[in-house]
Amino acid sequence: MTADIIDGKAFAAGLRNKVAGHVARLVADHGITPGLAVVLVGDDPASDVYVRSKGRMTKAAGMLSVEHRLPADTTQDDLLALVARLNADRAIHGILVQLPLPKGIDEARVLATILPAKDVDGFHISNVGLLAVGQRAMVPCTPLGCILMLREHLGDLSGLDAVVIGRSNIVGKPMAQLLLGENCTVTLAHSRTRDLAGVVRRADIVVAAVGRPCMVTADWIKPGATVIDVGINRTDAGLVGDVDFAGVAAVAGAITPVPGGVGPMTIACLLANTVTACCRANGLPEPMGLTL
Ligand SMILES: NC(=O)C1=CN([C@@H]2O[C@H](COP(=O)(O)OP(=O)(O)OC[C@H]3O[C@@H](n4cnc5c(N)ncnc54)[C@H](OP(=O)(O)O)[C@@H]3O)[C@@H](O)[C@H]2O)C=CC1
Ligand SMILES: Nc1nc(=O)c2c([nH]1)NC[C@@H]1CN(c3ccc(C(=O)N[C@@H](CCC(=O)O)C(=O)O)cc3)C=[N+]21
Repeated sequence: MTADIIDGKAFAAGLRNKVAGHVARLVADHGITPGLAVVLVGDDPASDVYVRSKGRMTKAAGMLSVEHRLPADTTQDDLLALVARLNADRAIHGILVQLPLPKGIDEARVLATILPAKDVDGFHISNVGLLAVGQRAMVPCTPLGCILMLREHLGDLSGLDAVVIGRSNIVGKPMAQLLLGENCTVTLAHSRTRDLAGVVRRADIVVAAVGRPCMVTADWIKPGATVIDVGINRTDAGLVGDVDFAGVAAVAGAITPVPGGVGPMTIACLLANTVTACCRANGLPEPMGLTL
């Protein structure tokens, strides 16, 4: 069997196109331009790449893109003051503070300071809590992108066995919540999971979000399973995911590539969340229907 390749890049381009259409209508009918502010502290080269590409795509969708680049030695108070200014800025509908933050800055404190209504990452505890009780407000972009691809590929996910590897607040945990919301039977695996290979072998859906190159191999995969590779690992062989793509593609029913899978969907969902936040802020109907 050779797996279908789930083309996240193409899917994301379609989503950004829809976003651009909604933005054009907001501008034409209401004179409102959705605005996204991205804050990057320090000069991590990988973060720099994401922030640039977010800015480029935000502008390409017709939205306002504002970048704040702060030096690595920025104090927590200065960062909190910037977030407070963005909270109060009526031209800004979405705020993203790029993670990880330099040591010495309390990440939880910063995330808690972003207004939940502008929290397009979905990391504020009120958005996390709403997701947990099934009242989805702002849904984290990476898991949202994964769900959209899964629905597109599989249709109804009800009753499927899903295994998520990795339990971070930004990917694994919200991914598990969303899969549960889709009526999957969800297992959340992590570094202390016993017999990870055996657990993964039961899954109809595997989501790998670990950060270990090519960890998931073909012998872990039930034939025909759908495999979503969230991992982004820079190696001598280039950018690779957490899944051994060539091996797993011979067994799985469908698989997302790296690059060109989850990554582009994450950015497209960020733009969609910003449009949603903008519509809510202005009492307008939500065109995207993408916060699930
Ligand atoms: N494509 C995209 O848009 C995005 C990609 N990423 C990528 O996804 C990956 C994960 O990111 P993130 O969630 O932030 O990572 P974290 O480092 O925060 O979390 C990694 C998780 O993997 C688990 N883990 C580590 N080693 C093992 C192991 N040997 N077996 C099983 N589980 C293990 C950890 O378990 P424990 O909790 O027990 O320590 C932890 O829960 C990274 O490669 C990152 O670059 C991240 C965000 C967006
Ligand atoms: N507050 C916050 N929100 C985030 O959403 C967030 C973050 N911090 N910190 C870092 C991670 C990582 N992340 C990615 C986004 C896009 C690609 C992406 O577009 N990847 C391309 C390749 C890009 C390349 O070549 O490096 C692809 O997979 O095809 C990857 C990773 C968002 N994150």
